[in-house]
Amino acid sequence: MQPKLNRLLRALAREGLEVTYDGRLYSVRLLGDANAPPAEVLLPPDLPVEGKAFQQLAHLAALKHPGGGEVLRVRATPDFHPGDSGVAIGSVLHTRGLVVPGAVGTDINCGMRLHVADLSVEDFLSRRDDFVERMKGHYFFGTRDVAMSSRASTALLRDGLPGWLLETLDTPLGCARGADLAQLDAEVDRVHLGGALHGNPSWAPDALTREGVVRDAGLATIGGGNHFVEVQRVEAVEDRARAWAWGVREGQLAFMIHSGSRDVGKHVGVAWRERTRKAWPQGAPFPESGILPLADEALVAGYLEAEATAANYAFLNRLLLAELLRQTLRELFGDVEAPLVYDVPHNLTLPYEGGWLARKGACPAGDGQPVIIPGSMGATSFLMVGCGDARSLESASHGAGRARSRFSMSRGGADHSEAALGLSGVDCISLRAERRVEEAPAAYKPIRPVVDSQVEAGIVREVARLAPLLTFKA
Ligand SMILES: Nc1nc2c(ncn2[C@@H]2O[C@H](COP(=O)(O)OP(=O)(O)OP(=O)(O)O)[C@@H](O)[C@H]2O)c(=O)[nH]1
Ligand SMILES: [Mn+2]
Ligand SMILES: [Mn+2]
Repeated sequence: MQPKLNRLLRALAREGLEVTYDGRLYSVRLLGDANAPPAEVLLPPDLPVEGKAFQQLAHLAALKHPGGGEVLRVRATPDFHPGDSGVAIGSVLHTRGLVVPGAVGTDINCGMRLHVADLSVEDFLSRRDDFVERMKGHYFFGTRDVAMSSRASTALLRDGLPGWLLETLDTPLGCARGADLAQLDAEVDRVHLGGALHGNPSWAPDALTREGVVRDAGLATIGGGNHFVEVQRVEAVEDRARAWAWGVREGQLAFMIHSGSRDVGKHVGVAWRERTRKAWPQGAPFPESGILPLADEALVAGYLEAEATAANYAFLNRLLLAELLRQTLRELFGDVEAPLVYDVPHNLTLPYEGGWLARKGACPAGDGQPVIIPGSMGATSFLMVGCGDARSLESASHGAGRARSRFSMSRGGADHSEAALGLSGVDCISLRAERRVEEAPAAYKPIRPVVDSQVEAGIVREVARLAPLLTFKA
């Protein structure tokens, strides 16, 4: 191990990085930048180390703005890997006096939502084909109706789920018509932050606030790539008391939803990438990484409001994805309830210790909070509880982490056998055949060491394990 590690550290040094490792935590900085705050990565020895991700992290820690503000600390979760836009997935950034739109990216408030249902796997599988056909219609072919009044849409974007619900109680349209609004009302409190941030509809695409009925084709769709809706079985419960309190029991069916703010996040993210670039002080050199912070108070406030607007939309998107699922369960199995366990964002900027915490692909892990860590469509996923660990900036991994790029999975010459891809026994429902390959279990890191390292570090504790039954990927 030792010689291999020394070789690795020397190789990183040749790339301009100063790296130390204590067997668990890497500490990374740009060579010669003694003033940069620490960037730490929790990574057990048996997980791959990616030079590019280390580099992205060190650049994030070295960010400065001529107008002031500072990066206080950077931390990465063990699922971390290089990001396409210059910021590593799994980065958590603590700042004061500046915010970094690129440290959240365009899929604002991408997150994980978990429901459980008292329905046996046998009963469920006996109607698997019916279920799949109906859900394909809803998720892929637009057979659903998710209309809302422009008043509900405006209230949602401004005040989040509670605002949407208030308007929907008066004028239930579309999906909400068949919903148990009292149940939704009770559940909204369980969503992280109550599903509400302070937004402003003027940041959203016009189509969402135009007078009348809003029919948004993107709402309640999963989105491409690694987003998914998965049916799982609660395979084992480790923390019985907590699981019970959260309504989770062994043998139940579970539904895990991974989706974000769709076109609204894109709209906000792209607009603010441009604004942030334009706001960079004239004459000041561009940071080498291309990642630009905002320091001007009014611009920071404007960005956070725009981010919140998209975040509110993402909360509703996940709620409606779940609602369609619930309605279909009722159609097929009668009076089945599928209550919410939790809904948690992993791409978001939130206030933290007098400054801001931007998470990009990291799950909040405050003391007692539910933490949802998916594995892959062929591996265990985990329901955990946060320990509020300050050293990790109260953040856990949001998955196992991609180990191989989509391109490397799908290129010719790669071994595409079911066994090599880890696809044996996997039930993946998608309209695109290549998804099965790009998103195969072999594309992701092993989930066990990712989870164990975070338990050992005192970041999370295990509550329950979930085994995949079938997975929808757009
Ligand atoms: N249970 C389950 N988990 C999955 C599936 N696909 C991906 N995951 C996990 O979900 C985690 C989070 O997904 P993303 O945020 O989209 O993936 P990521 O690791 O950030 O990867 P990129 O964004 O593509 O770089 C991944 O790291 C995987 O561990 C799936 O089909 N089922
Ligand atoms: Mn995500
Ligand atoms: Mn992600």
